[in-house]
Amino acid sequence: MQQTHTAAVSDPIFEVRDISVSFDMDRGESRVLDEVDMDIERGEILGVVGESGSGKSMFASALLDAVVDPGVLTGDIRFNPEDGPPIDLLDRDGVDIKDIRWRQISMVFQGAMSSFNPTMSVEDHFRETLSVHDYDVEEGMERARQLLSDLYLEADQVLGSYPHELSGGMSQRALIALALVLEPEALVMDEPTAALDLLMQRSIIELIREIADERDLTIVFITHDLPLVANLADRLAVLYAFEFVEVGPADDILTGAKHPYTRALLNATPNLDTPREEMRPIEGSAPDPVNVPEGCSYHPRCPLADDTCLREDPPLTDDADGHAAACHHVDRVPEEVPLTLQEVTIDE
Ligand SMILES: Nc1ncnc2c1ncn2[C@@H]1O[C@H](COP(=O)(O)OP(=O)(O)OP(=O)(O)O)[C@@H](O)[C@H]1O
Repeated sequence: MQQTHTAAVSDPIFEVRDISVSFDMDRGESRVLDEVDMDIERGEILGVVGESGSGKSMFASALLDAVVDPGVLTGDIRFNPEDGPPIDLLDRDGVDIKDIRWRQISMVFQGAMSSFNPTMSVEDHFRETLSVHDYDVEEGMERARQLLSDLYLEADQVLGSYPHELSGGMSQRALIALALVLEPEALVMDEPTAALDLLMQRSIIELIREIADERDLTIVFITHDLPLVANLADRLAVLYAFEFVEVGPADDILTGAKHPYTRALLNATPNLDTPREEMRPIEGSAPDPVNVPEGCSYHPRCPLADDTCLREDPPLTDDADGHAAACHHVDRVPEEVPLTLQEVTIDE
């Protein structure tokens, strides 16, 4: 199990403990999230980053107990609402997760088009969501208009449209408004801007920041695009091979990453304003979930790997500032894996 790192979290809205997701494959058990712990602070934006196939979507789905069949999710996730008692999200006998989704924890996926029903107007989506959850529909529609205009959309025009009549950026913003119309406390966003051009991505990121600040919303923002999330997140959590290998305040990670993998990710990014197209790939390949290397799973790609790394899985060890890294050689990393990033721009 990973070590719990709580120094940066004083009021956790999520307490994730020992969660795993596995698929039973012909080739063997495929464990695509491996005994993961994570505390998420109320009101923070947590950026979860990692390469394709590292388990990011599995972590997002786990937070809503929405891992698709035949994946098996185990462990504990405690959700602490602002008012009311804690909820054990994975207690399938005691908790109706459908009641919690949308109302308390909402989600936005990549590609709004597949989330909207093409035969319904945008307004119908809002009305249906409100009425299915027993909300006052007219009051909710007022909130919908406000949310749409906060997202710089012309509310009446968007509500009167069918999804295919909206551009990609408009429909993605409409989906964010829909995810927020029941006033959830937490929003899980899985690559919410991936299909959009860079300019639209940036503008949506700024809107997400504004909305989060205004509404005291907790956001878990999942992406493979480190530059995109760098200026948005309060904390970053880096996934490698189905485990978190580094977690900490975003500024600390961007300027002083402790894990060789995070440093490789940063070095693949010439500067944090560089479009994704210009990012260089990291050498080596991501592990196959059926054959994750023994010891530290990053050792086949790591310049510091030695016998200990081949044998022992390093714990995620916290410092006093809540910056944790899972590496046997944290002390040697700054010198031996230098950061080549030209310029780190951190918005205040
Ligand atoms: N239905 C499934 N059956 C078996 N394995 C699966 C299934 N769905 C996903 N996986 C595997 O789970 C692992 C983690 O997938 P996940 O979608 O969480 O990765 P990700 O980091 O979100 O990647 P991406 O950025 O490409 O979406 C991958 O190795 C993937 O092949």
